[in-house]
Amino acid sequence: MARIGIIGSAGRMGQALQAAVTAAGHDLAGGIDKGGDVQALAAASEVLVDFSAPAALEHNLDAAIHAGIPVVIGTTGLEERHHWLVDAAAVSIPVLQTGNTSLGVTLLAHLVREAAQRLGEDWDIEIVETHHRMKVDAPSGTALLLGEAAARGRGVDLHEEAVRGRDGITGARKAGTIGFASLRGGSVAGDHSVHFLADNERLTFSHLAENRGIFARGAIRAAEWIIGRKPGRYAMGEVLDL
Ligand SMILES: NC(=O)C1=CN([C@@H]2O[C@H](COP(=O)(O)OP(=O)(O)OC[C@H]3O[C@@H](n4cnc5c(N)ncnc54)[C@H](OP(=O)(O)O)[C@@H]3O)[C@@H](O)[C@H]2O)C=CC1
Ligand SMILES: O=C(O)C1=N[C@H](C(=O)O)C[C@H](O)C1
Repeated sequence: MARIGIIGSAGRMGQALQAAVTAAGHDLAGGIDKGGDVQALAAASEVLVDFSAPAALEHNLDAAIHAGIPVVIGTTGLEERHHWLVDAAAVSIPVLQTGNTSLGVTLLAHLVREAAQRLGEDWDIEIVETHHRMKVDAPSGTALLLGEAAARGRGVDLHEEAVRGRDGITGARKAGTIGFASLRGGSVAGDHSVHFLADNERLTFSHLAENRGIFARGAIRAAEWIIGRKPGRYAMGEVLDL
């Protein structure tokens, strides 16, 4: 049994997490939202799970470092500077950051990396994601994670190859790029498709999330796994032994 503190506890994911913590037989150390005392929450917790907002990341990491406890970060919309903060925190404490905590997407990322490695550059890669109307960031953290997997498979840098949306006279598709498209509407929990498109054939990998329970259960698994680890930056693949 672990004492789990939730950052963003009243949000959509925070509520799903509270249910998952109880269902898994863990103790809810507490939960905070904007304006809450993250230092006090960290002091009462064995592990923090953060599904809040990028603006909260630095304080949350500082609180975890101060308390000497691990943290699982599921917040998306992170920029390069946030990833530097995660890297810096991981020198002192165990940190797991991921755009998607579900088993299905974690496996999908492995399959996409493998496919990108085996299929040559004459297979264009396009990633399409659909989310509920309240989502504030695009492309989704998962789409970027899948793009990163594809880029790694190809041995290229995603920052150099990503095309994040198209509009107007864009010109023909540039070879080797990885495209992203985002749809927003309704109550969709999170759909992702990675399309590999060649001349006369197409291969598509898709993951459809039917509710937030899958993310919450994955985050609890990550929280259980990270307690007692040495400082470092970890990913979901390690939790699921993939
Ligand atoms: N990695 C994964 O598997 C998944 C990641 N996510 C990501 O998790 C995040 C949250 O998603 P969702 O629950 O739908 O969003 P919500 O907007 O429903 O919830 C966000 C919560 O975070 C709180 N919050 C905002 N700023 C702070 C702060 N500075 N300190 C503490 N709490 C804060 C909000 O409080 P208040 O209302 O008071 O502002 C709110 O309760 C998003 O980035 C989303 O993309 C979502 C699902 C799965
Ligand atoms: O905001 C969401 O809802 C989700 N966010 C994550 C993302 O950005 O990929 C994970 C999931 O798709 C739901």
